[in-house]
Amino acid sequence: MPINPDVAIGAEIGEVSFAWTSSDVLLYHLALGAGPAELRYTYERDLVVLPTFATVAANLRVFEPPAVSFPGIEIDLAKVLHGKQEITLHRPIPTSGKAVARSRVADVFDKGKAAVVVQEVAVTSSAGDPLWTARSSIFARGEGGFGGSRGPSDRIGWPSRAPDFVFETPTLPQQALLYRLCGDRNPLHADPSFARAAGFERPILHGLCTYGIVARVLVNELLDGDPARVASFGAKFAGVVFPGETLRIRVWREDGRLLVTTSAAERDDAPVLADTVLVSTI
Ligand SMILES: CCCCCCC[C@@H](O)CC(=O)SCCNC(=O)CCNC(=O)[C@H](O)C(C)(C)COP(=O)(O)OP(=O)(O)OC[C@H]1O[C@@H](n2cnc3c(N)ncnc32)[C@H](O)[C@@H]1OP(=O)(O)O
Repeated sequence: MPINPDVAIGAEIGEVSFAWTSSDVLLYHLALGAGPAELRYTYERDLVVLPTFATVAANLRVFEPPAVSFPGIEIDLAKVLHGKQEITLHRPIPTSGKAVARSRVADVFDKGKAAVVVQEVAVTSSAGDPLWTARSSIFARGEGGFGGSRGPSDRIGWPSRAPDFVFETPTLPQQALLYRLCGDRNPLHADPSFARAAGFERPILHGLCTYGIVARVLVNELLDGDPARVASFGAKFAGVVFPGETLRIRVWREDGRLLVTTSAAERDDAPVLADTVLVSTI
């Protein structure tokens, strides 16, 4: 059986020690499209680190496609899409460092036509200080029906008024080819025949690249360019992005939070990120 919830739920995935340098941070920011107007992301003097670096830091030296293989879970990579991502920052991410990530399978949901696998990771510095925690869901098409719980069907209440801000930001045709150098070598983002076999007309952008680009725009436009103000950032991947498309980002300020939706401007505003919430410290 590809998914055995009794074995999978709560299973420890293990501990990984990792390190990063300012070159990794610069590469990550370039892979999110940062350029000469954002030297605090792209030049080592006064370098700051976007909080979404948390989603790549442990995988920077990974050169193989990811395997969806955990205790009680074996899933073909071609069936997998990133479903949701959330990070909580316990302190600003330093420009270089060493850390330890401890991961577990937090939950597995049976959506009938699909399975949703929720992973949690807690990252501490080598000195033992908490750096960040993250929660990610993968959506595995065709892997439901194993008899597990359907799980929550939560949706965040959204303001009905027009957005307070709308930003547009381009992605590059080579965005996914650049972003994969940050550690996610899933062929879905590079290989046209793999993408077609997975049901897409061409390679799609990494969900975490879109997520990072949106965080970059929000920090630049609404948090005075200060990534240290991000306390948490979560989003649901609602639809694919094809590299080269323009992201349209709509933002509502609500109860001290930024509520955000993102769509693909050239495809009739097709939703790409939903339920996106950024909580800032001030
Ligand atoms: C360990 C190694 C891991 C490797 C990971 C690999 C990482 C990367 O390389 C892979 C990627 O980056 S893929 C790119 C980013 N992701 C995407 O583009 C996905 C975009 N989303 C979609 O296509 C659809 O929303 C789709 C297909 C996700 C869902 O659409 P539908 O099939 O139409 O679903 P729907 O009928 O609306 O809902 C069915 C039930 O599923 C829940 N759900 C929906 N979207 C979800 C999502 N994004 N995440 C989690 N759960 C989701 C719904 O709530 C519903 O459940 P219920 O009926 O109980 O409410």
